[in-house]
Amino acid sequence: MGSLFRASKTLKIRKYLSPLSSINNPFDAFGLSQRYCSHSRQNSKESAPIDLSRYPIEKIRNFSIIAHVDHGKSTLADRLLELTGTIKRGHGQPQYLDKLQVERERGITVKAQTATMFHRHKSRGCDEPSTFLLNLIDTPGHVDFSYEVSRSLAACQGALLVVDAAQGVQAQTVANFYLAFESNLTIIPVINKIDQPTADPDRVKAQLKSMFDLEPSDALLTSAKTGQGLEHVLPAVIERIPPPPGSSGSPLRMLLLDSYYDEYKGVICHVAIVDGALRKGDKISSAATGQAYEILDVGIMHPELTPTGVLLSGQVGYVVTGMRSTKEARIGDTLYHTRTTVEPLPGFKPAKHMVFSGLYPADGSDFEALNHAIERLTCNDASVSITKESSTALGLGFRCGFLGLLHMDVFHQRLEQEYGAHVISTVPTVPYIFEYSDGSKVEVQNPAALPSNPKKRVTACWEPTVIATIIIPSEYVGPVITLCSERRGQQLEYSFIDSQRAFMKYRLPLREIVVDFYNELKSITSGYASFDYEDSEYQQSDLVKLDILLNGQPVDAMATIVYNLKAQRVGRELVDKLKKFIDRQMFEITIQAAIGSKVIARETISAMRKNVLAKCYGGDITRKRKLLEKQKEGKKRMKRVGSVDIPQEAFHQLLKVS
Ligand SMILES: Nc1nc2c(ncn2[C@@H]2O[C@H](COP(=O)(O)OP(=O)(O)OP(=O)(O)O)[C@@H](O)[C@H]2O)c(=O)[nH]1
Repeated sequence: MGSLFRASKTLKIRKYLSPLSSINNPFDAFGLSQRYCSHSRQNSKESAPIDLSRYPIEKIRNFSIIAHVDHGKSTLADRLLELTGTIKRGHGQPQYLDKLQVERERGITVKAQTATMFHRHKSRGCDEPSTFLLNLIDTPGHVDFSYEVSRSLAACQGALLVVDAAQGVQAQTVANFYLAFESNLTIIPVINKIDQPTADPDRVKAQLKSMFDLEPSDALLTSAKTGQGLEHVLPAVIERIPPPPGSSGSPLRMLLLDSYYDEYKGVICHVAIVDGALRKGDKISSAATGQAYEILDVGIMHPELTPTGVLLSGQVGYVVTGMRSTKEARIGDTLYHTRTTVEPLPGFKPAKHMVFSGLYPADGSDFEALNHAIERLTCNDASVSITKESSTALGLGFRCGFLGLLHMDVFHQRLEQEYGAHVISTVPTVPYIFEYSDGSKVEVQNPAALPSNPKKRVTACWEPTVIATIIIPSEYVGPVITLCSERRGQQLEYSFIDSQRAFMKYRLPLREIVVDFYNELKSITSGYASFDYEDSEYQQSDLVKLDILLNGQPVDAMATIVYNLKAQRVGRELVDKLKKFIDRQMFEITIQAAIGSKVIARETISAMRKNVLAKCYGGDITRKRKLLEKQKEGKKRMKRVGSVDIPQEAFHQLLKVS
């Protein structure tokens, strides 16, 4: 089975493996690859399996690469893997060739990648160099996937904090720094892209000192593109990052980091061995479910699955246990030897769903096909929540919870591109809390679930907020403050990173940023703003349910919950958008936005008789047939509410109204 994340993982790893010999290898110029490759040559396919007992805990380093989006994490990871001979040299720049369409189009990484490498290093005070086992975890940069970052960090003792030498510290640099700092990781600042003409490493060093108290002399200067400075990265990892804690003599405790489904092997779990040792054939149990399994295969990602028969304390690798579904593999679970008693590890906070949306088949009869596609796609993505729901307008469908809007978009795109599913998604909503007159409180993930006249029963409502970090060149401060106040933001902090860049923190209602905030922010700052957010508490708010009615009939899938003072504007925008995208039909259509029984906006589409065959003048029967087919295909994508046909595009357009 494939899935959003599984496939990206496979392709990312294929990316590591694909030799494109025509590309220049930056390391050849420095002779680095010859000097630093250590183990992999010895462990080519023909050689004996890797003997992990040669790597006691003091010879292991687990580290992550964290950065703002596009500062060069994946490129640096590739280079380190090349440098250690873990992947073939010279596969070079066209890294998007092997990626999924969705990743190519968006140029993003959505899933943390793990790879084990081996590196020879002469430690201070030692006469002879020795080989170290290094586990590198590359992480996604986009804010929606910071859950992935925090999970990856749980298996690490250190992190390379990569900062673009020209762009300097950005919003996700700040967010990722604090994730690593709070996890007590050793942080090695890496100022990357020093080959760029606009690079200003000294300015970035000063920013790192003023914002994070990182010593300028500790920063490594690199270009993942030209190879400059890369020879200092792995020695710094070995010298500065401590080996993992844990004891090989204690009973086994391993942390389940991630899982995905492989068609041939079944569920593959990524694990970190915190204590003890694990061998093929061992019987293990899950602390979360109590379920017992046998270890059918165990090994490391080097960077493909490489069986080793054993994993020892401090090591990160994979296990195959015969689990039939990834639902059995609870991320953050502690696995231990059956018949031993251990204290479960702290695990992770469950993924928090920030945005909910309904997903419906564009053609109602396709429910089973959509069900199948969603099942396959979610098989490996523990971060999407799915429950079945039904709508009067759209029939049977699903309510899905996502980590953010990008996560939602990627999911839709994958459903369409990979499973050919045509879906209609409803306006994204955030989880509001409503209190009713009987004192009960409910979390509302679907606006349609609220009674249309909420004032009658609702006594109070709360909405989720986020703490947003925004970094911008100083000249854009004014427009950004205006945008944030329009979005009901409350300024918490305003300072300057250096003479050119301002740093702001705002509390904003989540509802205000899920739709179009980032695009707007980019557009008013000519693309220079960087933005990140973390979820915060709920705040009491004045919210109302806004209904959309077509010819007097409410369309449940178009209902939305809005801030009362904005209801008038949102209602007007929704009605205008619908007027634009609903075709004229053989009768007049009225479109209304209403709060309870009060209509706040209204438009009419006048009647028109549309006859597709009228376009055919002669008796060309094939042309007639083609047109009829096209019309039928178009109809399939329509939803009928009462007698009104609504094209899919109308639903898509509603997503953009904030
Ligand atoms: N000039 C220059 N470009 C670089 C360097 N390192 C990376 N790049 C380019 O910067 C762009 C982003 O690099 P990635 O490695 O994909 O960045 P990332 O941080 O992994 O991005 P996400 O995974 O999407 O968060 C790519 O076009 C790289 O080729 C460098 O040292 N110098």
